[in-house]
Amino acid sequence: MLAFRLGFLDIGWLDLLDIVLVAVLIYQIYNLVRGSVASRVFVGYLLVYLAYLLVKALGLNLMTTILEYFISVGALALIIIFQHEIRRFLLLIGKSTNLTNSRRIRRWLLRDSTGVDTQTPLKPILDTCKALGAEFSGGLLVLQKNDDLEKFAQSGELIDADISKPLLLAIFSQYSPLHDGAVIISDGRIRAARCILPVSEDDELPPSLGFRHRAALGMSEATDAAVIAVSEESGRLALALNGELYTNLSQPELESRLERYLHEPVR
Ligand SMILES: Nc1ncnc2c1ncn2[C@@H]1O[C@H](COP(=O)(O)OP(=O)(O)OP(=O)(O)O)[C@@H](O)[C@H]1O
Repeated sequence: MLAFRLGFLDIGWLDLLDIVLVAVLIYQIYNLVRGSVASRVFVGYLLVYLAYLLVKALGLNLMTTILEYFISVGALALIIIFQHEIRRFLLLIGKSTNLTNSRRIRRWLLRDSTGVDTQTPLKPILDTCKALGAEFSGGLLVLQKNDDLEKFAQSGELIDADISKPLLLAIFSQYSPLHDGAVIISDGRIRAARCILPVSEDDELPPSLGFRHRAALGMSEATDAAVIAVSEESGRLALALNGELYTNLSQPELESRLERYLHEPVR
């Protein structure tokens, strides 16, 4: 069906839909690679593709063949160059469409009538962060939301204990053999300590933030867990949610962000 005519071009509704979808796709890819070295490669590849379309339209056969060859080899190269971005993109899709996650259903069943998850007591966790920050002890705490964290818990020492401030402080004490790595909290219990988290590759992270913060961000990119990092260097609190790192948080800010995030209705 014809939508309108642009000079010699007949443009149908399906063409318009096609253009909108391609624009959305390019915008999403741009968002994903923005700020990274890959963004320059992406723009370069796009320019070569535009040049290819131009020489093809002009009927320059030799140039078209060369650029065609370049683009087909380039597609393979792009997969290699963009492997982290592709992984992030697929994780994002996987995270938002994980309908088979049985924990999501369990969570839904455990919710009270107000829709609030009553499982994880935040007070001892927040008190622990405050105490750790005050004494410049590092801390990394992963609070499960819906995604299964068992794989990450298995990378450390399994504990399965009630959440309490003394126990969390004992774990993160510099004399404790469990203080390195992250504590994972799930189903209202301390599930494991000394856990290894995936590290974010984000180039935009300030260089002052080291691996503790990268691990917090990486975990929030890979899962929907809320991750608190307490800096050993500055005593400051940071929170990673859905691939975003919020730094220099005050205690009330941390509390309200956590409350809002963990207790928001399951979609
Ligand atoms: N992948 C990881 N998984 C879990 N914990 C990690 C990981 N990487 C680093 N850590 C923790 O972070 C600590 C090192 O922190 P580092 O000093 O590099 O980070 P930072 O972000 O600068 O934090 P700080 O402000 O506390 O110094 C390690 O001792 C370890 O406990």
